[in-house]
Amino acid sequence: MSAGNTLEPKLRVRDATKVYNTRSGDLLAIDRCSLDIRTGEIVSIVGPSGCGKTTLLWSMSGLHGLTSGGVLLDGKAITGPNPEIGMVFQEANLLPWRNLDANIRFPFEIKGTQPDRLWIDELLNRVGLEGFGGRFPRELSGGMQQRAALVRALSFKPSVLLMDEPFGALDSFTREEMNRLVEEIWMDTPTTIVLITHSIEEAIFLSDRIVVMSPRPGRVASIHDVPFPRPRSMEIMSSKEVFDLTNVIKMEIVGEQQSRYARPSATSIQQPAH
Ligand SMILES: Nc1ncnc2c1ncn2[C@@H]1O[C@H](COP(=O)(O)OP(=O)(O)OP(=O)(O)O)[C@@H](O)[C@H]1O
Repeated sequence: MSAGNTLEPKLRVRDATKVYNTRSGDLLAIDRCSLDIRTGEIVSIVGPSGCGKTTLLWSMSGLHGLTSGGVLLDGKAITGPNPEIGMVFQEANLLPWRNLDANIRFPFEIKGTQPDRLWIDELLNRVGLEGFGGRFPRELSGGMQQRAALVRALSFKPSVLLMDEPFGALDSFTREEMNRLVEEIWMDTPTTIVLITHSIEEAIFLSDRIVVMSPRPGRVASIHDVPFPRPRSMEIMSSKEVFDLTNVIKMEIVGEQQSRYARPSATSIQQPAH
C-alpha cells in the first residue's frame, strides 16, 4: 500500500456540493463540504440520518459525480472508480452462487488481472477465514461475510479504504470484534480509512479524527481529534475522557438537529394577526 506524499493530504475534498434531481424537485444533499484526510489516518464521519454522509463518501470513491466542487486523491482529481480506493458497505454483497474464494476472485476476473494469492491468503488468515474458501455465503455468519467483504476490499492493496456503516447490521459483540480487527489490520498496514458510522463509540475506538456533519444539507460542522493511544483497550474506552468526548459529539448532533427544527421558515410559521 503506497504511503504517498506525507505533506500532501491523501484525500482532499473541496467544496463538495451535490444536488439530486428528484421527482419532487432538486434536493441539496451536501453543501460545500471541505475536508483534508492525511495519509494513514482513520477519519470517521458522523451526523444525523440523511445529512449526506453516504453522498460525501461516494463522491470520495468516484462512484458519484458531484454537482460542484471536487475530490483529489494524491493531488489528482477523482473522476471515476479508482483501484487505489477499496470500499466496504453495510451489506457484504457477496454473490450467493459463488464460494468465498470465487467471490474474492470476482473483481479480478472482471478486470482481467491476477490476484496476489499470497496476500489474499494472509488476509483470510488475518480475519480468521482461512480454510473457509470453499464455503458459500449462506454458510457464513453475518460477521464472517463482512470479514470476507473486508478481505475482498483489501485484496487490491488499496491505499484508501472507504467504509459505509460497515458493521451496522451486526450484533454489538461481533461489531466490537470487527472494530478490533480493523484496528489490528490498520496498525500492521496503515491504510487511509474513512468510515461512516452511527456509533460514536465505534468512531472514537477507531478514529484519529471525527467529522460531525450538520443536518441536510450536510456541511462539516466540526472536527474532533481523538487523542487516545492505540490499541484502545476496554480501560481506555470506559474512561471519563471517552465518556466526555462521546457526550460532546452526541450533544453536537442533537443540538444541530434541534436548532434545525427550531429555525423558523418563512412558509411554515405564520405571524398571528393583531
Ligand atoms: N440517489 C439519490 N437520489 C435522490 N436523493 C438521494 C439519493 N441518494 C440520497 N438522496 C437523498 O440525499 C440525502 C442524503 O442522503 P445520504 O444517504 O447521503 O445521507 P446519510 O447521512 O448517509 O443518511 P443515513 O445516515 O440515513 O444513511 C437524503 O435526503 C436522501 O434521501
